[in-house]
Amino acid sequence: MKTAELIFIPTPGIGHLVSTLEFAKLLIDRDDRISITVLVMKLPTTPHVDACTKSIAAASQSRIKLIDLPQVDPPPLEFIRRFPEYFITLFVESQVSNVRKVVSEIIGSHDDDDSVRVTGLVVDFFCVSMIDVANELSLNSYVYLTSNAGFLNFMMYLATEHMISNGTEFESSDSELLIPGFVNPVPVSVLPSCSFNSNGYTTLIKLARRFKDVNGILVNTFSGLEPFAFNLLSGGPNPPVFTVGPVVDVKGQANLDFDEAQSEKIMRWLDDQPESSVVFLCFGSKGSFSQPQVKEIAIGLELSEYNFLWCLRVSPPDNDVCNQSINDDIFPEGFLERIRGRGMICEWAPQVDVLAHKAIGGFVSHCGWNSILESLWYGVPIVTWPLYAEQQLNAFKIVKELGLAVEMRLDSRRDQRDLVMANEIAKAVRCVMDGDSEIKRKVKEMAEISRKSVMDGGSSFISIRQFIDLNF
Ligand SMILES: O=c1ccn([C@@H]2O[C@H](COP(=O)(O)OP(=O)(O)O[C@H]3O[C@H](CO)[C@@H](O)[C@H](O)[C@H]3O)[C@@H](O)[C@H]2O)c(=O)[nH]1
Repeated sequence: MKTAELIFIPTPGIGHLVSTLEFAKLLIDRDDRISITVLVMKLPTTPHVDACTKSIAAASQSRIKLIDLPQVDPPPLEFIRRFPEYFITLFVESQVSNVRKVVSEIIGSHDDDDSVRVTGLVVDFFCVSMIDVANELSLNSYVYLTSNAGFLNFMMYLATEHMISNGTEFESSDSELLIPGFVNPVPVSVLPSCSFNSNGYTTLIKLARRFKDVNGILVNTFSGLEPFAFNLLSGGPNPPVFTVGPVVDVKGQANLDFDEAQSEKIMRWLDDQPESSVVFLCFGSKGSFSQPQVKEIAIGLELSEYNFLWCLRVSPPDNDVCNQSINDDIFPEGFLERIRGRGMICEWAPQVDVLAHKAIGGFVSHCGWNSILESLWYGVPIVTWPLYAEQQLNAFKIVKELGLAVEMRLDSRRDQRDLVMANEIAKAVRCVMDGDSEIKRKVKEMAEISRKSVMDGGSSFISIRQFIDLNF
């Protein structure tokens, strides 16, 4: 049997890693002629990479192999907070020569065996500098985009319009842009946060312009969710776009090494709550709030009168882990007493299992794309509270373009003094939890469409087959 080997290069952050590995797993499950080698990059700030990659490889019956790339000195760590996209692309670029060496060795290892052919590199969108390695070694290259088609539309827009006009970074203004692939004019205020500083903006342009150099773009979305955005991307001068989602780790195979006892406690607590009675608040792998904001959330939750599960990180963590303990004095006086029995606060929750639980009625989310897909999969409506990266654009998409979420915030204001006040939070929570609504109905409908997309004959199922066929 002729087999094809794909080499995956994920970015080490949780929001990218879990999705990319889950996609790798999905490919080998779909076709036993495919094997995958994952080149693993590690940063001091991403301690969960090992647990995550090893758990996925273990579940693959050795059809997913892992190769650790040599450790390199990371760029100055102070860039992480101020210019995360710049930091990560510098780090990835410093790994290009290692990747060239490792990929050449993998190809060489099959010299005496023509049943196996290395067919291509599948790189995270922060890793597009690795496309050069694919070209040098006559391999195909593909981008795996952990975000959505709307974000891809924005990147394509940047690569053309802004390259042509030799644009500089956006001003945070009230103006709007006509971005192909969006039904509505897009307020500048919802563009990815890095669009507003020159380091971040230059990084985005640099990434965006490489998208046209690949043989295909695999996007973790489904055409039923973003038909308008997707139609615009298919055909034309762009590389072929494959919608392959939702890629969601519903079986929880990516072990992230978090506290299992805590997870069990959360799930037991949810078991005791009435159906659709709990609002879940969770802000991805890095979302955190200032102490004054924590107080406003606490008061807002009390005012809403709903039960809640609140995943809370207080000061910005220096890395992907949320290992600070929460001190009681960050909450309003007597808060913990008053909410006993009706609220639970934790630092990390098994989000997919939580969203799947019948007790959950709504989700206050930072709008990371994985969180949105997970929430839609289980038909849980979202309240939008974007914080950084492209989350604002995602929030705009699900509120304004798709009518699938309750708007609390669409843009993220990084000024610590600009708080979301308790009454706004209480109002949004009531809105997502109270009775039946058009949004709830649409979200349930989208849950079905999302599941059908990956079932035999569904749009993403077909698209994945088309991608696999390119390798034979
Ligand atoms: O307490 C927690 C917090 C997070 N998660 C999981 O961690 C992942 C988080 O992914 P996501 O919701 O996409 O958020 P980020 O970690 O913030 O993801 C980054 O990557 C995403 C995909 O590119 C982008 O959309 C985001 O803006 C970017 O911040 C999800 O699978 C969650 O289920 C948990 O299980 N428990």
